[in-house]
Amino acid sequence: MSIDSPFARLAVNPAIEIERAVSELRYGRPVVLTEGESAIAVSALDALAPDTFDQFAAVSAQQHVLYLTQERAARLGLKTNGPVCVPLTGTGFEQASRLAYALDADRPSRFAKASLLMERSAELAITALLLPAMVCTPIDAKDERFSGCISLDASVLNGGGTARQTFQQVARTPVPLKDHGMAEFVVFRGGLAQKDQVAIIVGQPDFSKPMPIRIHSSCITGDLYGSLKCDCGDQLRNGLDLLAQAGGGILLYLDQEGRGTGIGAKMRAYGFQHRGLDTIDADAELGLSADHRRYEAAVAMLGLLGINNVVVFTNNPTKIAALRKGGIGVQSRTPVLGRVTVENENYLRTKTIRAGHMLELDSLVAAE
Ligand SMILES: Nc1nc2c(ncn2[C@@H]2O[C@H](COP(=O)(O)OP(=O)(O)OP(=O)(O)O)[C@@H](O)[C@H]2O)c(=O)[nH]1
Ligand SMILES: [Zn+2]
Repeated sequence: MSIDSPFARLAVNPAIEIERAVSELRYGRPVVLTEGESAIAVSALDALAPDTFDQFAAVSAQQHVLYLTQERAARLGLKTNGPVCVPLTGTGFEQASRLAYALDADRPSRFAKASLLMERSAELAITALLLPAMVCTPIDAKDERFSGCISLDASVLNGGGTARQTFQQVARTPVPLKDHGMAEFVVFRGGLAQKDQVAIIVGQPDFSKPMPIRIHSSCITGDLYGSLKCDCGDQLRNGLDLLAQAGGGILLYLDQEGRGTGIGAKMRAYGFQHRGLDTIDADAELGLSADHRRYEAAVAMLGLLGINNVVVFTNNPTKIAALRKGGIGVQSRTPVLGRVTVENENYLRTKTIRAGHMLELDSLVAAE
């Protein structure tokens, strides 16, 4: 007897399909990506171990390749203006991993332009907080070798756009803060592969006026443990102070550790920074761009709080552009400064020179 379950239709929701694929990748299982007649089976190297890597190689009959982003290809010295794929025939797990992430890896002698499907699979890995080095093999649509693996039409990934903007409020509760009196914590759920995120309302802001806001990306090392490698902890506390001084405002604390790459990637990048690379080059060694953050959550949270005009506390022009793109009016900007230390000076300099943040670093250093 067939049962007409109301849950059956959930399977056609792109967000659920993407979240399932993200989960499969994180657990080291291949995902099949299709587009028209083309299909690839793909695993994220970051989530594989020697045995699962060898299994993929055997099932692919050694016809597998390693997808590398343009950033990684450039660090390897490959002359290309896009992502590449390198044949993996006969290559072991350790060697493939060196090619994907090691600081002093040899330049591969053979490579080709990567396909669009491979590029899409790397987007999926970033959503999964995995490094975008993908083990891929072309397959036939009727190929049984990867049966049992999740299959995703690449067009479903476009459907993720709506999910990234879809949030709901799940709680709104007063919390007394040591330095700022009674605040309100408003929790939002939604997006793609995101933890629940929090807006913190400090003071008694006037909702009829442009709202003072700070958008803060989570930084476990700086916010919680006082790491001297960045200015995040100081900015978090100074940001709350500034909002309180403005008569009240809202801090959006976003699930964007490591500029959207996750704590694992961030700590791997720190390893490279200890060997002399700046933040952007360290991320590029891992195949990452300078910034993977997205701001749909911030726009949606503001919308749900009934806010469409803001005064924003930031030095980061991308945050302002993202708010405006999302239909939020930005009336003005106020800088938020942290302490300049011996340990974070290079981090701040890179932000200013290479990422275009609006910091007058030399005057800050002189003032210390
Ligand atoms: N990948 C990477 N991320 C880092 C590093 N240091 C800090 N971060 C992350 O950078 C982000 C900093 O975010 P924010 O405090 O919002 O700062 P911002 O983008 O500089 O903008 P404003 O502070 O608003 O001017 C957080 O996600 C940190 O986890 C690093 O060395 N590598
Ligand atoms: Zn930080």
